[in-house]
Amino acid sequence: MNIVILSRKSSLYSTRRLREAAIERGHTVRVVDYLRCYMDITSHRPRVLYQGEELAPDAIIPRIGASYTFYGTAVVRQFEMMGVFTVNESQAINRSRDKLRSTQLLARDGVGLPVTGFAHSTKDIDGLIAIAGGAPVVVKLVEGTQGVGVILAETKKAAQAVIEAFRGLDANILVQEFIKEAGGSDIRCIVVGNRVIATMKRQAAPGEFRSNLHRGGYAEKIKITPEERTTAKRAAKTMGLNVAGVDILRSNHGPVVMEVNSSPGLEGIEGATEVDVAGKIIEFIEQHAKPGRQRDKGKG
Ligand SMILES: Nc1ncnc2c1ncn2[C@@H]1O[C@H](COP(=O)(O)OP(=O)(O)OP(=O)(O)O)[C@@H](O)[C@H]1O
Ligand SMILES: [Mg+2]
Ligand SMILES: [Mg+2]
Repeated sequence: MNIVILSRKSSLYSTRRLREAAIERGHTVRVVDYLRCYMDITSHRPRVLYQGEELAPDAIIPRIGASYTFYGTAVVRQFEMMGVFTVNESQAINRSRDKLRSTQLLARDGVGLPVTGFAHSTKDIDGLIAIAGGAPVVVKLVEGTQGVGVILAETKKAAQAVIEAFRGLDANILVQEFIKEAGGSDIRCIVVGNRVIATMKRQAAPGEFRSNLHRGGYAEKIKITPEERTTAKRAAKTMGLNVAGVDILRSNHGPVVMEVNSSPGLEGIEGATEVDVAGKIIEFIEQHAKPGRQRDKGKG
């Protein structure tokens, strides 16, 4: 099969591993910087061009960075218009980048979540804090990543001040129940298709409640419960993601989903679990892409 990996840099660990895994399985693979893709969008024959050349792969693997969601998903959507199989669809990627929208959809489908509130006006701060069960609460930027804009407010006063400051900057924030019993750890589940293929526990650095590896957390392999497995699969399905990194906290009201990532990093999880995650993603493509069907228009 002819596979294109949409990624800014071929030297990134995840990109490198996906490329290797595709080659190992006998595919033709190419890493393409999606910011350098341009498109013929109105013609009867939609096209994506890269350095003057038309791209017509059988499948794409989108690895769209959070800061380039708008353009990156436009490129993915264009491939969908051409009928090219994509590991994750543009709509699902967009959905996953918005914590508010994701939380609403997950709640509708009965996925366990930390109690979460959202408001526009600073006049409603007290009501908002009350929804989250009072201090301590976690205040979160709707579009944050790598733990930036995730703040633990220990007291009501601190929560009020943080919320006011963010709203003063016109930032959209969620206010969430603090899952103290998680003890600064969370569980990353990698879902591919309808299966959880790898799971790791991430523990925050001492004195830190955010378990992100970028913030000095460490990872180890972990076994999850059947309930956690069901939660991870359901979350990925609700988001419409074929490949997802589902982050779960162990709360005293059961597993709760923190967020669902559409381009989960492979380095931490492959290192901690020794599972060939990249290989599983390529296998998924082999099972689901239909080569030579480029002219059927996708759902987009
Ligand atoms: N309500 C909460 N209770 C306890 N811990 C929390 C809560 N919300 C977030 N955390 C901790 O903070 C970390 C970062 O939060 P979150 O994943 O929501 O932010 P992010 O910036 O989107 O991170 P990512 O880089 O994973 O996308 C979580 O992995 C978790 O360890
Ligand atoms: Mg995130
Ligand atoms: Mg996270």
